[in-house]
Amino acid sequence: MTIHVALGARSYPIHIERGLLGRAADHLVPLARGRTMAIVTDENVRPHLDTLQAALTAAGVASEAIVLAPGEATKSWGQLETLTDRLLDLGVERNDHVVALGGGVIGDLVGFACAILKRGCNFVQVPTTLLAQVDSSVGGKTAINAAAGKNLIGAFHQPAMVLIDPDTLDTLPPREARAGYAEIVKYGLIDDPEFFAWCEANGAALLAGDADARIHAITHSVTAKARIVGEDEHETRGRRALLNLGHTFGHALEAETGYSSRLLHGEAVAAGMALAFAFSAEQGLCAVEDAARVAAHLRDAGLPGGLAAAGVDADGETLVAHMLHDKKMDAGTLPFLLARGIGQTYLDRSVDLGAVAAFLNAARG
Ligand SMILES: NC(=O)c1ccc[n+]([C@@H]2O[C@H](COP(=O)([O-])OP(=O)(O)OC[C@H]3O[C@@H](n4cnc5c(N)ncnc54)[C@H](O)[C@@H]3O)[C@@H](O)[C@H]2O)c1
Ligand SMILES: O=C(O)C(=O)C[C@@H](O)[C@H](O)[C@H](O)COP(=O)(O)O
Ligand SMILES: [Zn+2]
Repeated sequence: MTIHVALGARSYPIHIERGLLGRAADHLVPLARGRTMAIVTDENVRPHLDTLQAALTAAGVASEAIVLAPGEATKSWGQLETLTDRLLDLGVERNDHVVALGGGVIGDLVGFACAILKRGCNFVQVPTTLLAQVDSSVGGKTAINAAAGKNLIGAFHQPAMVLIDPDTLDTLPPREARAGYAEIVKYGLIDDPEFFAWCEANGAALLAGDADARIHAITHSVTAKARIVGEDEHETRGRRALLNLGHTFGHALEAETGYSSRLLHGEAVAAGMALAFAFSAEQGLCAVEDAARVAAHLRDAGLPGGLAAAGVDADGETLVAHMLHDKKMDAGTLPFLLARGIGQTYLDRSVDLGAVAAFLNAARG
């Protein structure tokens, strides 16, 4: 199955197919143009690197692997410098295609490196986590983290192609799969209540590795993301911001836990979405029952359904201070993703940050 991201000259295909990694050369040989391909990955992805390199070798394409340390800390200035130096050593040219093989950390870092290397070279996303297959490999948001906050240094730089092999998820640790699942649930909560109901009915099977459920969730998520990105590539029209549901809270939680493995991005987003719904309910915008249903489903999926479950014990004022670095800040105000119900997320420009801090203090329990 192939889904297209329609962005004029920057349009690209997303190929989704079981076993695709072993057949990736079918798509990559034309992009290699007889040159050595650089593949950037992390240590945990080595088995899939072997599969990809064997496929390229069999097709007569030479490749060089750059293997980085796993984890959120890799989205840093230091690793960006290491990576760009290695790519320059390899002689990567603007018309070459660098392959990002891994999760969202590799995709975001490699994408940003390619956005700035020689003022921009091509890259291909080959996502190997559930989160990257349903979200981060599509849409061209690339970034590293700064001391002040999450993804604050980055660029919009679209990949030339996305190759999704759901079978690579067979080696993914269950906790990482659950974290990716949070971004799947997000699409239902934004504007698709039927898909949220599908998640309630099929989430457990998906997380248990059911192949049909996986393909359905990946295809549905990527189709939704491709549509939204096609409508609002640079997040200037109020559409793409919807993909940020749960992220203003979530990024504050990640900052508070130091971008450590204590709280994964998807876990922070899960807690953030539960908080966005709970705050919406507290403000009388959405039914209390809807907020409870969201939190219950996240908890059933093994994700944090609130502040305490996320293991964060900061006061509301501290968390709001992190939020002031949010990239949605506009003339000193912070537009918030709130909800009128499940599948009815909207951007609210009138949220009082004092009320958010008070809500968070109460949510500490
Ligand atoms: N650009 C975007 O639109 C976007 C969207 C969502 C999230 N993100 C970013 O993505 C990052 C999170 O991505 P993630 O959840 O993929 O984390 P990740 O890249 O850290 O991967 C999670 C873990 O799984 C390991 N791994 C990857 N593939 C594996 C496999 N097939 N088998 C076994 N282990 C494997 C990795 O080594 C890592 O330890 C965050 O930095 C977040 O900000 C970006
Ligand atoms: O693609 C988008 O747009 C998103 O917001 C997807 C998010 O899941 C992702 O975490 C993104 O990196 C957050 O964007 P940011 O602009 O808040 O850093
Ligand atoms: Zn996210």
